[in-house]
Amino acid sequence: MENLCIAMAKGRLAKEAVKLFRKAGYNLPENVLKSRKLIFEFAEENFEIILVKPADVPIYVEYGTADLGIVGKDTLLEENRDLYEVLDLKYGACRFALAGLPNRSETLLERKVATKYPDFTRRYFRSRGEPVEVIKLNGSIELAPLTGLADTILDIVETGRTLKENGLVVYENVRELSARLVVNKVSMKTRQDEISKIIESLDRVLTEEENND
Ligand SMILES: Nc1ncnc2c1ncn2[C@@H]1O[C@H](COP(=O)(O)OP(=O)(O)OP(=O)(O)O)[C@@H](O)[C@H]1O
Ligand SMILES: O=P(O)(O)OC[C@H]1O[C@H](OP(=O)(O)OP(=O)(O)O)[C@H](O)[C@@H]1O
Repeated sequence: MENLCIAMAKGRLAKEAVKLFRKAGYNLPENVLKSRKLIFEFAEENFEIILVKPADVPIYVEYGTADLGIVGKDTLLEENRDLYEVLDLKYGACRFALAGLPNRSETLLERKVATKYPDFTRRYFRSRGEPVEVIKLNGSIELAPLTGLADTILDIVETGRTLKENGLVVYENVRELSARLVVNKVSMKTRQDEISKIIESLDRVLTEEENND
């Protein structure tokens, strides 16, 4: 049978993902992430891992090119794709927050909100019935209130260090985030046994870790 394909977000979340699979008994070499290769086959386990940009993970999984994916909840909320989210992997913990300069103006008729997550931001403010103009940026979001591009940002906060070092404050915590395991809807039916085996083995590691805390 064809290998099961797992799309892993490159970057910040990848190291923990590899660690998790190793703990779950899958024989991934520790140095997987040191090479420039993008596809890794694990013949014994009958699966392969592809390394993709975080925002592309939900796309590969929705189309079924990848059967499973590992990606941050922030990316899932922004991409809003048709797939199953089956496990909270707990690592990559951070949050979405609204932030800006101290002394937030309450009298603005329409806020300008800069973010890397424009779709989520629009939905968030729409659900609150607040009119905002959303400005999509690709990084260094904290610059927006400092330069006057926007009055508010919706961004990831982990330690709070970036906000602090730029003189910004949290206006509001929006929601908690962490890495998730996602599954293609068709694969969940057609390759249920193999996928359940992976979910169960990862879940076992997570439960063990929780019990050790
Ligand atoms: N402090 C943090 N800042 C940003 N992302 C974090 C942080 N802590 C955990 N994460 C998680 O890591 C993911 C981002 O990983 P990474 O920084 O490698 O990608 P990226 O730089 O956003 O993507 P791209 O390479 O496409 O720009 C986020 O989607 C989030 O789930
Ligand atoms: O609360 P902290 O621990 O400081 O982490 C949060 C910061 O990290 C991320 O930026 P990233 O490093 O991904 O850089 P970017 O500006 O290129 O998105 C995020 O966008 C915040 O700026």
